[in-house]
Amino acid sequence: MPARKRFGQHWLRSEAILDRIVAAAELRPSDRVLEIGPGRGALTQRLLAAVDGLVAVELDRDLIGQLQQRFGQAENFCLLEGDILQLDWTAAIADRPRFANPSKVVANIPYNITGPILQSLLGTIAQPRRPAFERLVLLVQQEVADRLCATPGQRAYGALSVRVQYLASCERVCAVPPKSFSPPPKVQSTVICLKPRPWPQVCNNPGRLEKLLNQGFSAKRKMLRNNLKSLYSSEQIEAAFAAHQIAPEARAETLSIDQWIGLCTDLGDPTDSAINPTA
Ligand SMILES: C[S@@+](CC[C@H](N)C(=O)[O-])C[C@H]1O[C@@H](n2cnc3c(N)ncnc32)[C@H](O)[C@@H]1O
Repeated sequence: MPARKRFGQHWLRSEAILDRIVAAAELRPSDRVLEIGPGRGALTQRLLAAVDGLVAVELDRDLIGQLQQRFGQAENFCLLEGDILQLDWTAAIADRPRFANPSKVVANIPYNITGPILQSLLGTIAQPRRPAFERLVLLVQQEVADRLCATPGQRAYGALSVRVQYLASCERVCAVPPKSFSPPPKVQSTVICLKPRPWPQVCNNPGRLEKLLNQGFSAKRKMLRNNLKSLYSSEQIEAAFAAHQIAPEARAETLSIDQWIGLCTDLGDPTDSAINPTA
């Protein structure tokens, strides 16, 4: 059956890359793992050999029969048909203890829905996913990996870097050239390892931090203080910048997560009187 573009299907055929993905997951025999998009089962086969329970969610109905035929006899395999973004897969396995609450995600995901998948696996700053996964080993587009792993001031560093790095550490595992897939994608790829941060909250007001980030990154390449002017007075911004060693002309793309958290605490909630003191 030919690969379907609309499902982002690119079958991984490099044994070496499959080995790197599995090694990065540091699987233990007692692990329960979630795989998104098992496809024709190249990764699935390796995962099944290494863990106690594997839940695989596949959207393409035509692959379900093949996967069931190939792995259906394995007691540690649970295949769910559906869209990972729509299906309540936790509810679907809640009464199957062998599969419930997987602690790791290992997947070669469809690139066209990377953002929503990350959000569903990590949650948001205001609402992190709990319990958090122990680690996520994902094959993503290189450009996305660059953004997820970037540090302040690097070209790729932006709102996505801050949002994800607030929730998880992110490391590159290896580069994956197009020839490692069939059919080859048009882009370079990278295996990454995300480790969600177990601490409950470091920011005392995550909802406000979300708003601050939205506003701070609203106009790209502009000075941050200009982006924040609609929320805070110049005096408030100057004082908070000084307290966190942020240069007056700094852009949002140069602030560390700690500086964002510091700003969020110091600036407090925006008030009309702060923006327009005579009102
Ligand atoms: C890049 S392929 C990876 C296939 C296989 N894991 C491999 O490495 O060869 C992405 C897989 O995700 C499946 N898929 C696409 N959208 C999906 C969704 N919303 N939910 C679950 N699976 C999806 C595709 O059908 C395909 O099997």
